Amino acid sequence: MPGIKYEDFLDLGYTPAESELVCTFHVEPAADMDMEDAASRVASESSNGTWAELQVEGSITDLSATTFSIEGNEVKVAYPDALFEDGSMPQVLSCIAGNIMGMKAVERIRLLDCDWPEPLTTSFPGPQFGSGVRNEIFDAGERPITATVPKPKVGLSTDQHAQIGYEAWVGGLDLLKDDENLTDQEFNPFADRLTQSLAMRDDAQDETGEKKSYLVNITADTNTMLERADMVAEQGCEYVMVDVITTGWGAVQSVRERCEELGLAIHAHRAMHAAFDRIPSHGVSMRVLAQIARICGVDQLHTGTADLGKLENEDTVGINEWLYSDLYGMNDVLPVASGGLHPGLVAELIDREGTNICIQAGGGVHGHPDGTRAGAAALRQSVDATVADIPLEAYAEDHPELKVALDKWGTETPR
Ligand SMILES: O=C(O)[C@H](O)COP(=O)(O)O
Ligand SMILES: [Mg+2]
Repeated sequence: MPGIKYEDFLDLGYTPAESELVCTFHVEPAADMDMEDAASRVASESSNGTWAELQVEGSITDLSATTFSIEGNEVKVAYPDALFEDGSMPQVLSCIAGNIMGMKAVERIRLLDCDWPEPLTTSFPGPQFGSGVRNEIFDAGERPITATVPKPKVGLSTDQHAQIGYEAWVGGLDLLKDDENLTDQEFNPFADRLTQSLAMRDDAQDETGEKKSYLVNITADTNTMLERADMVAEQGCEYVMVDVITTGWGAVQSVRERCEELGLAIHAHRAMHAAFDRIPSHGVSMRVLAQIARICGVDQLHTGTADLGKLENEDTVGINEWLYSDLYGMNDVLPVASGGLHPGLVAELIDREGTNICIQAGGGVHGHPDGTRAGAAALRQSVDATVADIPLEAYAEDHPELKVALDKWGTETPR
């Protein structure tokens, strides 16, 4: 009997069913291959085909993906729901971003976008709080929430780190954030940092009358992360932070499950995303990584600074819009703008991204000439001014911390 071959995965007259996952790829075929061949191999290798014509008894085509559109280098592939294990992001990615990324049939391939169908999407929990953190955890009203990461990113002792947190909270910021590579090193052990920072947090809350919280980085192997999440909840913190790309999505899913029991929100740092998304013609777009993060259930996610900060960013505004969009009733995600921000950039940032965000600055707070407390005050003042529709320069006239920050950094993008 005839076997299943890669050409069977191409049908340009096909209309995907509503239950199918539709993926859009940028495909550059190998030099010796035409586009239709390459595009059908993408559908084949990412579902249930391989390079050889298979001589297998019975039909397995009900699990096959179909390339149904080719426009220039843009290829659309539909995947049947039965191909996927419900609630397993690693399995989904082993299909749609697996072997095909290294297949010799393509010179370059990038997963650009996904159209997530209801059955697969709702087999995941999604965020527990999403952008609701702004008013469920804090009382931020219409303003963005604010955060700072102590710098240097590693090397501060526990005492120094907690003291910087205190200065930042009292200066006016909502959140202290660990840096992505600070976890449980000898110079600043996790358990001590958690306890001391929360003690400082309590003092800062008493002094300011405002709610404060701490994004403590629990990143590690999965079991250790779960133990750390338990400690965080026991000690009365509201959040855990996870480096979601370096830990992997299976681990994120386990943390999400535990955080449901513990009532903790998840702050997702995206360190290493650029290994997937920086080369525009290859890899997995940040847009898709953000979709995965929402579906797996993080509450806050770094999505860039709409080109205002120090890091290369891909379509922050479009990604944020997707994170807020309707998705079968699933909660949204609060976008975090971070990487090279300072008070002088806040008005333009809010103009580009809106107020339903978290604004995070490290160097732009601790590099303030008068220190962390003044830097925190300046960042908060820049937010308050912008939300009240007052130009930063005008607000700075009677807010000296903001004035000093504007004199130092102006409205320049750093490098
Ligand atoms: O983890 C982050 O988001 C960065 O460390 C931000 O640091 P920066 O504000 O100093 O660029
Ligand atoms: Mg960092």
